[in-house]
Amino acid sequence: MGEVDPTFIQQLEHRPKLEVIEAQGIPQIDLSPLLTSSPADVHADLVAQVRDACENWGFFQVFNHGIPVESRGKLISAAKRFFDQPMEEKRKVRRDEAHPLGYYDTEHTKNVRDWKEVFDVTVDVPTLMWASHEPDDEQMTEYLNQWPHHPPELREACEEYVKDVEKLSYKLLELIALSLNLPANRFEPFFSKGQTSFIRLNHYPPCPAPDLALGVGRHKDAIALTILTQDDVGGLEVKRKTDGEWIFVKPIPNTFIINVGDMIQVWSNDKYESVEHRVMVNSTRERFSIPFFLCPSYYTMVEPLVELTDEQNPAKYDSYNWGKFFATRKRSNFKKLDVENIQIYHFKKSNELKG
Ligand SMILES: O=C(O)CCC(=O)C(=O)O
Ligand SMILES: [Fe+2]
Repeated sequence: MGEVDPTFIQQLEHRPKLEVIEAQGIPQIDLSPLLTSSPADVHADLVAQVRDACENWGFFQVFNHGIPVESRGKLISAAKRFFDQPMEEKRKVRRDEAHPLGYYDTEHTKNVRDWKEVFDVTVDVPTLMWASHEPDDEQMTEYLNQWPHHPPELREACEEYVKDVEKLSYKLLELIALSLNLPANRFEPFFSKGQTSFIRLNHYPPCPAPDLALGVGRHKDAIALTILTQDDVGGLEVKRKTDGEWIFVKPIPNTFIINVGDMIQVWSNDKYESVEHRVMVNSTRERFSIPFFLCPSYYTMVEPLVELTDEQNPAKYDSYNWGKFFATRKRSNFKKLDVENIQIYHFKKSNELKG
């Protein structure tokens, strides 16, 4: 494979740099106090570390998180066996409008194709969602997972991993609530009656033109919180808030990478920002990563929390419905609309600077 299809080629200003800047600064947080007590009882120091990381980076890494290393290892091996199969096998569980979960290899980020293939798995089965993006259409649909015959262990590996990571995600959400001076359980009602969280198995094959293409183009995660595990290859870059420089996130064994998503940005009324990131590819080694996207129930109205707004700091966003937002995103994936995807800044109040 020498030539790269033009649909993968990034515009000049978005191409990866050749020199890599390593992220000395992305905070590393020790979660061991959580192993013995709940977030509400933990030391203020842990909450302060989370606050600093959310304010300054929007990203942090956690260790001593309590998730057995085997659970991730098993899932990455199963993912490798799945993606190693011929395309005709993978296409049997291909995602389409009727089955929005499963295998997919033509995702576009900002209208440029990503050098990756993915397999999406929903957490709650079935997951309740709006059937359409139309604001007045109240029809519902149920998302179910599509499991391949091969490898047979993929389903169990996913289910086991999800159970562990889901627990971790709620603990982190409690810490984030405390760091905003809110009660630990402040976000719970958005998730307790039918979350729409999902995991994605990402496979980035070696790319003959890593200077022109990206595994995932620059983007922010639209969800509440992302808990990411990656193998030892590396490729994730985070846009540093202080100077806009792309910073390489060096893989550290047995840690998770956490990032604040767009919904936390809105709930916190911009106190915490969802930060842009992207994925570089390379010409020799394939890479695997697995994000867990924590998402609330489909009917959740997302808006700045009243406790975090007042006359001096009025709400910066109009409220939006999470399920309709999600359905609009899905629609633009399937229809490959040649316009920008729906974004939270479309809901910025008109007296706020957009963008
Ligand atoms: O592969 C990675 O490191 C990150 C992937 C990512 O940002 C995403 O899937 O949203
Ligand atoms: Fe992402």
